[in-house]
Amino acid sequence: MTARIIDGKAFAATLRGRVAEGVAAFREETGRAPGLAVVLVGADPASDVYVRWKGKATLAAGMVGTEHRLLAETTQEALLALVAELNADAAVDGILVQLPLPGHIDSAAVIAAIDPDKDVDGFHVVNAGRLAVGADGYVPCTPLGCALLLEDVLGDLSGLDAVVIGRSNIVGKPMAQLLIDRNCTVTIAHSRTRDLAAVVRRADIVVAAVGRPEMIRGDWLKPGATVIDVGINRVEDAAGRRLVGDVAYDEALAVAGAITPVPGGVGPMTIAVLLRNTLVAAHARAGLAKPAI
Ligand SMILES: NC(=O)C1=CN([C@@H]2O[C@H](COP(=O)(O)OP(=O)(O)OC[C@H]3O[C@@H](n4cnc5c(N)ncnc54)[C@H](OP(=O)(O)O)[C@@H]3O)[C@@H](O)[C@H]2O)C=CC1
Ligand SMILES: Nc1nc(=O)c2c([nH]1)NC[C@@H]1CN(c3ccc(C(=O)N[C@@H](CCC(=O)O)C(=O)O)cc3)C=[N+]21
Ligand SMILES: [Mg+2]
Repeated sequence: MTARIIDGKAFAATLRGRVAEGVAAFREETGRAPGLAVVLVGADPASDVYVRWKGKATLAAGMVGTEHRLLAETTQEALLALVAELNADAAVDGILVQLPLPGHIDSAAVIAAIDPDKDVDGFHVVNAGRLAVGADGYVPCTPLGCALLLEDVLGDLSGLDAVVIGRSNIVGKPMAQLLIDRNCTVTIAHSRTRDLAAVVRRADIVVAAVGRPEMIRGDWLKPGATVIDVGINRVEDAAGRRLVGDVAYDEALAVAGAITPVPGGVGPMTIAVLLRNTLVAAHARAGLAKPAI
């Protein structure tokens, strides 16, 4: 058996197309374009790539993207002042502060300063709380993108056993919440989990968000399982410099029912959902009904 490869890149392109249609309708209705402000502190080369992609995607969707690049030495005070300015700016619907921030800055304080109604990353405690209690709010882009892929592949997820490996606030925890909401029976694994291979072997759905190259082996998987690989790891070996996921992809292909590749799986979905969240924020701020995407 060889697994179906889940084409996140194609799915994301379709989603971006729907967002672009929604943006055109929004512009018609309000006479302005949705605005996304991206803040990058320091010159981390990996972050730089994502920020540039976000800029291109915003433009292609018909939105207004603004980039705020600050020096690595920027003080927390200066960063908070910029966030306050963006909160007050009527042309800005969404604010994204690229993480990680330099060590001298308290990330939690910066995220807390973002207006929850402009928090298109869904990182603010208010949005985390809304997700936890099932209220309407902004859901972190990566796990929402994973949920959309899972529903596309599997349809109704009710009753399926899901294992999420990783418990970060931006991927693992919200992912588990979204799976619970879709009636999965969810296990959250992490670095203290005993016998991870046995835990993974029970799962119909495996979401790997660990940050360890190819840690999840093919023989850990239940045959036919659906595997969502969130990991993005830069490695250098005999095959050269490349990106690999948290799952040993070639091994998993022979066992899984379906799997996301890295690159071309979850990553493009993250950016498409970010645009979707920004469109939703623009509608809410303009007092319009939530768009159906
Ligand atoms: N595709 C995309 O759009 C995105 C990709 N990513 C990628 O996803 C991955 C995870 O990101 P993020 O959630 O931010 O990472 P974090 O480092 O915040 O969290 C990693 C999690 O993995 C767990 N973990 C670490 N080692 C092991 C182990 N040996 N066995 C089991 N669990 C382990 C940690 O456990 P503990 O809590 O016990 O320390 C932690 O909960 C990274 O590769 C990142 O680059 C992230 C965001 C977006
Ligand atoms: N506030 C904040 N919000 C984020 O959403 C956020 C962040 N900070 N910090 C960094 C992580 C990482 N992240 C990615 C987005 C897209 C790809 C992506 O499109 N990846 C391509 C490949 C990219 C490449 O070739 O390097 C793919 O997987 O196909 C990857 C990673 C968002 N993040
Ligand atoms: Mg810090």
